[in-house]
Amino acid sequence: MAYVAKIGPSILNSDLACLGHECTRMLDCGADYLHLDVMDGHFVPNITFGHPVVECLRKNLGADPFFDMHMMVSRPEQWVQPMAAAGANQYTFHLEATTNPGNLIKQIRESGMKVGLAIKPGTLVEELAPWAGQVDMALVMTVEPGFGGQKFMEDMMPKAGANMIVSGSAVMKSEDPRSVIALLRNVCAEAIQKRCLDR
Ligand SMILES: O=C(CO)[C@H](O)[C@H](O)COP(=O)(O)O
Repeated sequence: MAYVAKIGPSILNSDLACLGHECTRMLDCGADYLHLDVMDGHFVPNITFGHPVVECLRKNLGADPFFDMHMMVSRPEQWVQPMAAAGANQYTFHLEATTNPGNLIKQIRESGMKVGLAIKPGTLVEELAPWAGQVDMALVMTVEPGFGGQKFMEDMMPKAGANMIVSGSAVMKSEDPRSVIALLRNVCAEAIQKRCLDR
């Protein structure tokens, strides 16, 4: 049995003036997917980019790379169709940002994207449970959403095991991103294996 962890670099702390190049650099260094942070200045005190940039990235990078859109926005319902049309593969919204997660999950599925469900550090992991059977990925945040390069909140570790890892600055700012990605993948795969064998 293979124990696999996927690594998705966050582009937040990359050179955003060269975003296409930065994404290609990560994929060439072994990234399994790209974690694209969308911020609207309301849900978080920061602004990044929206679906027009995603459309350009899709044209630039081709059909293959998997785009996971981390939607740190206050009205996630609003951007489902535009993100699907722009070429996003997965739409990860925040549980805290909607009053009707079930409806939003349905909307995302109907648009043809996979569904990700994120929680902020202050949200109990138990709140994910009712939706666990309906989503493709749960994102347990280990920093407050809004900025890259923050200190990792170790007290989030008991919340979940993980088989998809988002890392931004550590990968992007490394002189050897390939080794960092490989290290993250190996450490996580070993931890998953140990956890499975301990059960
Ligand atoms: O969601 C995010 C911030 O809201 C980032 O994607 C996440 O923090 C990863 O970046 P870094 O490793 O630089 O902290």
